[in-house]
Amino acid sequence: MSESKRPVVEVAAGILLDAQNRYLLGQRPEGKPYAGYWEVPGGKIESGESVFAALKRELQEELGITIDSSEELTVLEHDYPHAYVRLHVSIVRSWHGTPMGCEGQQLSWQVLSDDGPTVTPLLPAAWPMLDELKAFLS
Ligand SMILES: Nc1nc2c([nH]c(=O)n2[C@H]2C[C@H](O)[C@@H](COP(=O)(O)OP(=O)(O)OP(=O)(O)O)O2)c(=O)[nH]1
Repeated sequence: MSESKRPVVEVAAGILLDAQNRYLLGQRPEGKPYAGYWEVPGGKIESGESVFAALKRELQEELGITIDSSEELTVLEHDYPHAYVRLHVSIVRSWHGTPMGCEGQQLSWQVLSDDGPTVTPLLPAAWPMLDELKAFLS
């Protein structure tokens, strides 16, 4: 299949921000592409699902929290060997429950810094999200 005809995998990712503007990263569990890499929580949008509905479902499944609202931050595309992904990135500032690694994944709250997160490696497409977040908060 030529590059231009690769199917696009639509993904909803949510940057949880706490009262100190720290953001949450999760580590991808075994069995997924890029297992062990850190990412912004989220996952694939199902057919017919809105970005918000997908984000709400994924954050419930992965973190055990319920979100009521989100703000769109940006849309980014990334061409991986395993898939061409389009990431719909939202900011989430309020939720019910305490985020937990419901799929056995580690979580880490991070202070936004020019040096990047203290946990590594980060998924390649998560870097531009953090740049957008910096610009959004500055
Ligand atoms: N959640 C998330 N996904 C990201 C980020 N950056 C990035 O390139 N991706 C890519 C990796 C994957 O190809 C895709 C997300 O798919 P996923 O495998 O996590 O989705 P899912 O939980 O629905 O997976 P599954 O049910 O098929 O196992 O987006 C990120 O920061 N967060």
